[in-house]
Amino acid sequence: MKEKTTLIKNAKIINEGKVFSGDILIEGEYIKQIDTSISAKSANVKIVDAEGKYILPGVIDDQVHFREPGLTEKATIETESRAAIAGGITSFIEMPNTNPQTTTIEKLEEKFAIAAETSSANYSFMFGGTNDNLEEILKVDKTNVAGLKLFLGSSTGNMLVDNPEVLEKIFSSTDLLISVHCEDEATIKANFKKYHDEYGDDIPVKYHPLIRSEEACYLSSSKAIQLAKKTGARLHIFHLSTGKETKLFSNKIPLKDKKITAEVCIHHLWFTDEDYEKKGTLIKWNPAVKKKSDREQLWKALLDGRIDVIATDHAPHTKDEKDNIYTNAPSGGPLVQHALPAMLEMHHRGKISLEDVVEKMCHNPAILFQVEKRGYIKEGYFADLVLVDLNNPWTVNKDNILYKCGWSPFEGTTFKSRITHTFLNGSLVYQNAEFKNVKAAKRLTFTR
Ligand SMILES: NC(=O)N[C@@H](CC(=O)O)C(=O)O
Repeated sequence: MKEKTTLIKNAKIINEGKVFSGDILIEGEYIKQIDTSISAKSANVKIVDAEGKYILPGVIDDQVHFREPGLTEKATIETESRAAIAGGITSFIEMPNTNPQTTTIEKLEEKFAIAAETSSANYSFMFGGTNDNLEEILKVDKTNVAGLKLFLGSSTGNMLVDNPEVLEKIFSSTDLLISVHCEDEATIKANFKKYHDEYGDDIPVKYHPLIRSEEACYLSSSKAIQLAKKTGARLHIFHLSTGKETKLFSNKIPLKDKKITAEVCIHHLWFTDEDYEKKGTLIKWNPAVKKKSDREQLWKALLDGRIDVIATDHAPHTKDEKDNIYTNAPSGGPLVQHALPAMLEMHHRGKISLEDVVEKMCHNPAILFQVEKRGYIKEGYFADLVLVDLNNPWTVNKDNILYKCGWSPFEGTTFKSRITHTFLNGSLVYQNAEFKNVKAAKRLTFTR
């Protein structure tokens, strides 16, 4: 059978630090040709006119919680991967704090099976480390998973790794890329007690960043870095939230050679502690959204290369769960549908260039995780492509939110940019707010 062929005409292509006009020919699952002008060689070629639009590689989100198995009242791989596609995220790496936790090969394979059946976006997973599954960790093949996730601070799912000997053993013996959630547990506990003694369970949410404090983040990130340096482990620190932590990272080494890398998330680049008053527990995240000065330093570190990637930490909870007093409201919120529009909004506000959005959300996750043939608009690469209209404003509201939980911290926000088309492995899977009925998603592969 002849391969399906699509020709995208007149797009402004954002790739590898450049924006240029051109056409892209897709044959089967791959990008066949990129040129200033390509003409269709047969009547069977489907033409997509991208005049006036920008095209970028599909976003690779290195940290999402899609809640399956076991927490499906919050979200499923099926619902959230569709929201991701509508948000221009074509590949995701999902976290192990599900129920059961992804801490054995058997549980990991169960997740791969669910994703193979139901995911609309390309997928991989993090294996979960605990205080007592080192043997299982050592059985994991690094070409099969994105990496190993360790919670060095407690959060949703009770996966805290707090045994220092075990931690050192894991760091010194696994060849998996280790991704860590860094917040020092003892510091958090002491801070919590102080506020709890004063307010009981109903602590004002604005104290969240003082409980989950700068010091808690810095202490834990510093310790993880020390351990990585001592053991030679490959360490990736998730969701930096403080200016102080940014000083721990270097921009002197090319990303592909770095042993220690860092991520920042959408919420830490968008919100500040001034937003707690209006948004309350809806913006309660671990680590907490902190001060304006932290946000500014995170932006600076992102743009000067100390922070390597932007991700979402998409972590949905039901609205009922979130509508609770501080102590009972879980941390986390949904983001995959709005992450790229939010960063494009930051572009409109002069915070970041389009080239840098693409570098931090598409190229760098691909380099960092050694994702095979994705993250770039390149001949021979998978055709994961996103078309955006930079001047087509829309407002986030209940009618257009696709998350299973049905709410967003961005509700009421108007974004100037709209994702009009998403191509996944060569298939047009989303166009003008409609999903096409194609099963195109694939398991991510890695060149390790
Ligand atoms: N980020 C969050 O606030 N919550 C995450 C867990 C985590 O990554 O801490 C969740 O799974 O709910």
